[in-house]
Amino acid sequence: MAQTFKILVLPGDGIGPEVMAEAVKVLKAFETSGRKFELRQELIGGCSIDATGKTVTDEVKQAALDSDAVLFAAVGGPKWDNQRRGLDGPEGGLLQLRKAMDIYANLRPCSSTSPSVSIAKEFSPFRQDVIEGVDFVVVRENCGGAYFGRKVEEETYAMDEWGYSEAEIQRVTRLSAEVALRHDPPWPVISLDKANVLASSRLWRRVVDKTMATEYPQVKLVHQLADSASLILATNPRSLNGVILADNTFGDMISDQAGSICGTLGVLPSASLNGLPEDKTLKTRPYGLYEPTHGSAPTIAGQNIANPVAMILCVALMFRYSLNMEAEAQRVEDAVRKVLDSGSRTPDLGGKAGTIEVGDAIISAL
Ligand SMILES: NC(=O)C1=CN([C@@H]2O[C@H](COP(=O)(O)OP(=O)(O)OC[C@H]3O[C@@H](n4cnc5c(N)ncnc54)[C@H](O)[C@@H]3O)[C@@H](O)[C@H]2O)C=CC1
Ligand SMILES: CC(C)CC(=O)C(=O)O
Ligand SMILES: [Mg+2]
Repeated sequence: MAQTFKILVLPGDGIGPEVMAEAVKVLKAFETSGRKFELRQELIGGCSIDATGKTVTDEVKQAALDSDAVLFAAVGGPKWDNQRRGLDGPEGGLLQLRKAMDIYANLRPCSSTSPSVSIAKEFSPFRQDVIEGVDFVVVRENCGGAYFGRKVEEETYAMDEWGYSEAEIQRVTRLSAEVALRHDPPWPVISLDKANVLASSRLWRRVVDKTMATEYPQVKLVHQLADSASLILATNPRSLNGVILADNTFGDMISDQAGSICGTLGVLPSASLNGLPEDKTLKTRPYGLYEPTHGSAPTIAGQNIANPVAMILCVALMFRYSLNMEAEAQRVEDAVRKVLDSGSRTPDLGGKAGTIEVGDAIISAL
């Protein structure tokens, strides 16, 4: 009997459906007589608010928990901007889903050995000698901090609670150390915070220190204030090579900034996980939701010009972290590299190719 993987597909809003269509085509190219993908497509974000009144329904959350992996594109857009109310707005649908799946670590790789960053050689606004050899992965805490804290939203005052518990910091620290240990020699962990001003950052620093010293003494730990980390990323990004561990807010910001190394956000994928495949302490198999670093890019939606590469590379990450298909993950990455090198690129990379054309080229190059 064929092995069947259940994949929940959430295209969302804006360019989401366009880039997701290409990712699904790539995924289907990996079906064989021995392997099938059972796809279930559902609504999330603005389109779900329009259809159901809710940004994500309980049924969709349950479908995510019942799937082997989730492919998510992007949510939000000007149509729903006046409905942005914490967890009930379009972006809140994604936050609710992250919480429901407890996918507390968001891995956002930016490596000059990956196809996305290798294209930077031609397209990056940075000088070659600055970006040569850049190799880091942001491990962003994904289920806590300011995005999930209590909110006060009044006419003339607003507040977001930015809190972390010891346990929340410990688990993402451990996962970042495990990512560091996947490399030989182990990568350093560079932890970002604002311990000079934020109480939550002071707890963050204490817990990271203790967890690393007691459980991962073999991994080098560096603390870096988050604001100067932004400067370093723009001046000497190689010195951040390693695992960049950051809370939800700082991790969101530094990983978008990583897009500047490639000159576009359209090529950076990410994996949101509640554990690595080798983690033996999990009670269930690890949950994985695979989402580009970018958003719904409403100004370019519906024109067949969005770059599908980030979403397609999410399929590779899904193969790697959720489906135990490392060889196939590499085939996707190699095909993306070949296509980008061949010059078939969307306008964000200075090219003239359309979304569909790039997707088709990647399938031909598999
Ligand atoms: N995970 C998610 O669903 C996210 C959703 N958003 C939402 O997306 C909407 C737009 O937010 P922005 O701040 O403009 O961020 P964005 O990431 O959508 O766009 C930033 C810039 O990158 C470009 N871009 C992004 N993805 C691209 C792609 N695949 N190909 C070519 N160019 C691409 C856009 O055209 C824009 O110039 C907002 O409603 C925001 O809340 C933003 C970030 C994450
Ligand atoms: C909930 C998302 C819109 C936040 C974000 O920008 C991201 O996760 O990249
Ligand atoms: Mg973001």
